[in-house]
Amino acid sequence: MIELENVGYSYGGGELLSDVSVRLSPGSFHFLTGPSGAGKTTLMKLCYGALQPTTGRVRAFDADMAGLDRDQMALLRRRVGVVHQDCRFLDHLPLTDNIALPLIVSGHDKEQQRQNLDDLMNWVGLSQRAEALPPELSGGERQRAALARAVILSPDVVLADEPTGNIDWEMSQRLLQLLIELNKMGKTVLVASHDLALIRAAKSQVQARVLRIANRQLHLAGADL
Ligand SMILES: Nc1ncnc2c1ncn2[C@@H]1O[C@H](COP(=O)(O)OP(=O)(O)OP(=O)(O)O)[C@@H](O)[C@H]1O
Repeated sequence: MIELENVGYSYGGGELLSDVSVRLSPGSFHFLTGPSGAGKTTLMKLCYGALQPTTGRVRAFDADMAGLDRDQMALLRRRVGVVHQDCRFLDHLPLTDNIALPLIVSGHDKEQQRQNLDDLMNWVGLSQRAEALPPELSGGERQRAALARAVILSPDVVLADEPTGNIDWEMSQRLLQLLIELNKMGKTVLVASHDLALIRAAKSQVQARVLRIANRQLHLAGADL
């Protein structure tokens, strides 16, 4: 589904990723871990075409991303839902409008928008918060809203960057359950996380592979995690 082949990524500060190869096959669940600054966000950006590799190639849905034109890239982006580390809401718009933005931008009609939105708000447990402004939300509510926005176009792949970064254990568990549910629906899921306790909790519930970035390279973590 998404495949990195011998990918390297360098910027002015030097080489961040070197010879990274990984395949996120359809329906798989992966965690991505590693120290702060190791390149987890960068690797995710390479997966959805926000960054281009310096060497190697990234394939998504059987196409080499380097060969995609703007329209093809826009289509690809719809198939990959991203939960950004900082959530990125428009603070002056109610939550429901923030979550609906991808639907509006992609031209879904009003009735379809309303139905999808109601279902999704219910699924993430935010129906009562539809009219709240983003700054009024708790950390856990923000993360669930960001997840709802990421999946509103029914993507095949969900990439979540530290989705439980600033929330307590109970709320992290709730978010994890949503990610597991998405995976059980057949979606490919990649979650970047520092939280080893969360990863261990997940591994008892879902078949997940744990990838670790260390010294610019990607390693498959063993059972000792
Ligand atoms: N194009 C770029 N220009 C400048 N710096 C970059 C660029 N790409 C990555 N970096 C730097 O590389 C490092 C890795 O960033 P990245 O956000 O991918 O790490 P991370 O593992 O997600 O970190 P964290 O766990 O703290 O979120 C950071 O220090 C970042 O500033």
